[in-house]
Amino acid sequence: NDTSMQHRNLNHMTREERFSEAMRRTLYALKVLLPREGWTPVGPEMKYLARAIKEFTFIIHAGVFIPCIMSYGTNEQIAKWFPLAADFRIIGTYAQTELGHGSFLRGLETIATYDRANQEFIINCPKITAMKWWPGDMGKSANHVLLMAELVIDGKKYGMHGFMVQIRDLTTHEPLPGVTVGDIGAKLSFESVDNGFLYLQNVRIPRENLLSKLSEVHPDGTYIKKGNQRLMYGSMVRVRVNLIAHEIVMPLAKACTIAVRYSAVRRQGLINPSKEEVPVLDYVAQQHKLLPQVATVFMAHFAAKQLVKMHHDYSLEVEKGNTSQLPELHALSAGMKACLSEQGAAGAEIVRRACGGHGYSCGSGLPFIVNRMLATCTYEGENTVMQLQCARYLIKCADQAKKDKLTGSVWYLSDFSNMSCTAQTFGDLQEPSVLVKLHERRAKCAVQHAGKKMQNMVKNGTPAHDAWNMMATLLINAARAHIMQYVVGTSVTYISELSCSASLKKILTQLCALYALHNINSNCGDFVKFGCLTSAQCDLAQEAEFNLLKQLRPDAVGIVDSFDFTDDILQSCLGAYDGNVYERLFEWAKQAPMNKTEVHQDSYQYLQPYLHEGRDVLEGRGRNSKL
Ligand SMILES: CCCCCCCC/C=C\CCCCCCCCC/C=C/C(=O)SCCNC(=O)CCNC(=O)[C@H](O)C(C)(C)COP(=O)(O)OP(=O)(O)OC[C@H]1O[C@@H](n2cnc3c(N)ncnc32)[C@H](O)[C@@H]1OP(=O)(O)O
Ligand SMILES: Cc1cc2nc3c(=O)[nH]c(=O)nc-3n(C[C@H](O)[C@H](O)[C@H](O)COP(=O)(O)OP(=O)(O)OC[C@H]3O[C@@H](n4cnc5c(N)ncnc54)[C@H](O)[C@@H]3O)c2cc1C
Repeated sequence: NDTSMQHRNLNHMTREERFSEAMRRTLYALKVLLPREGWTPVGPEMKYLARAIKEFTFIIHAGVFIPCIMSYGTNEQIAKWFPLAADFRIIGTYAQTELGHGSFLRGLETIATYDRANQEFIINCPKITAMKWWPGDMGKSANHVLLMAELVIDGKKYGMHGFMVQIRDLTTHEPLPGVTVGDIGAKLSFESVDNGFLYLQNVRIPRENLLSKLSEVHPDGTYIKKGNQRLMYGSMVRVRVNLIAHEIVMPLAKACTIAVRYSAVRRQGLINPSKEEVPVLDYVAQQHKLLPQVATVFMAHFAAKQLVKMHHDYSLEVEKGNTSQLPELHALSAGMKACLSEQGAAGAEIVRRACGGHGYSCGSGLPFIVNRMLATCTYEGENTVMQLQCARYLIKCADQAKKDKLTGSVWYLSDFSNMSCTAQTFGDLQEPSVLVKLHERRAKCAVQHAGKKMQNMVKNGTPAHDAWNMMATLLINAARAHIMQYVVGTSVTYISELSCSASLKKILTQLCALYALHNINSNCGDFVKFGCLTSAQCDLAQEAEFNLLKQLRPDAVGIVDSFDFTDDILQSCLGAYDGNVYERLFEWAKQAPMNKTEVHQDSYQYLQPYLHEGRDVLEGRGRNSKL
């Protein structure tokens, strides 16, 4: 109810207005609301903030920079920088990606050279490709960066390390000497975020600014390694785990809410020629577009909860010095982020397109969501690179499964029981246990297939790295299959253990089966190729999916209402709770800056002469136009 928090009409703002508005709202939320009596950073208020986040800024500060201080800093460094960052007295970002490198971290070119005489690091971007490029909040907001740079001591390189670097004056906010910083310009989305560039030339920082939880440099330049160096990649694992809920599940849920509500209101065409126009949601084709995406919201949510729990348990183990779960967590988080962002971004576009012309209007709220979700396929690990990281782990596990009984998310790779499917009816294929088994078998076969192909190539004299490169598409498919079996398996388990009403459990079970069957029907080539299903059973799988669409149709609006988004959060003329689509669209359009005058003077100056000439022609005066 606080009007300071209510979204302005963002679509009618310039990029700079949106940047300023996001800054205003974010700081108001954090500096006024959160400290306010009764506002707690958990429960309904945090739930609201997480949903209102779409036009917040400082997300990298809060979601990456601060957690990195905790992950990479010593206790003294945490004690120094955490309070400043938590209270927004310093604003930071995570500066890793460069103009020339993002995925291949060993190729990063920014250098931090230790100056023993002064006990300082000298930071340099030796060439234009070394310039930091993309970090969020860096262009105009941040006054510090957590800079990821190659540590060099006496000419020897020690790999990527994290350094705290101040880039702007804390009073004037001007860039410090040696710092060239700015915004990288207009992007496909994230209009309110100042993703920036940062060119550092001979910037000096104290030795104490090397975040030293995992390694340190003594005053005399001695380098000490203190832990598993792969923990240096830990912040990326954490963000991949966290962003699934915030940047994939939440936006897809919003898009589905808008599209399903609109489809229940929009009447277009006839099914029975003797009846009246139908809501487009009555078309099975429309249900086939929308309802599997609604199911994806729930399944991704359940799987993400399991991954967050796994990351939490792993973090407790790391504190005890046990990093044994890191390889599996890295593979799973990389694979989940890649596969669910791929599915989510595609799903948001499917439901946008299902809203016809009004889905192309910014007044629907859908283009904003689609464009924002597209970024999830690139940031925090480009999807192809992440899927190959996941596949690398799966191939290793498949080799190990030949001699050991595996556990965890790859246990099925050492399951050699008979996994043939005996389904005779479409009802059999709606059974959760059958769907789980089918996904496990498909994943196991996909991993083994990719591995076998590479082994054969190597046996025939192809270098292993070339075999890997040539089979990359099969490896990516194996990663997708692994994640799909993980999502289906964890969701079935989660729903079975959920204490809720029978009617709710029935709906969730139907949604889970719909998600699994839609995945089978979208990838039936694999399921037949690997002998998981016969061609006849594939027909049953399609029948099973259509049957679920019919069963879920009556509850479609109720299901998306359960996501509980306010109209202010949705920012959609099509998805507002009252369903007054046309009145809202008209009011929204009238507010467009283009309509602040009846005649648009700027363009009229070009049009006017022709308008007069046209009148002359009509009245027989002026030159004979060929028109
Ligand atoms: C203010 C508002 C208030 C509201 C509150 C807000 C709070 C919000 C909270 C959370 C929200 C979160 C959502 C955030 C919004 C999104 C913002 C977007 C921000 C985007 C940031 C970025 O993009 S940061 C940059 C990301 N960049 C990358 O991910 C780079 C990807 N590349 C790599 O990771 C590496 O280059 C790669 C792994 C590909 C290769 O590395 P390399 O060293 O070459 O290793 P390789 O030889 O392949 O493998 C060696 C070995 O290492 C293992 N390994 C690799 N990576 C990891 C890892 N991460 N962890 C563990 N182990 C790893 C790998 O498996 C190999 O192991 P072996 O097989 O040899 O055993
Ligand atoms: C909205 C947004 C916000 C961002 N925020 C931040 C931030 O806050 N901090 C930060 O440090 N970075 C940030 N980034 C940068 C982001 O992390 C990188 O864009 C990402 O890691 C991809 O790297 P790249 O852009 O260099 O693409 P590249 O790695 O150059 O990839 C280009 C293409 O090559 C392919 N490719 C690359 N390597 C391989 C391989 N080994 N095998 C097969 N194909 C390959 C990729 O699949 C891709 O198709 C952000 C990016 C975006 C879009």
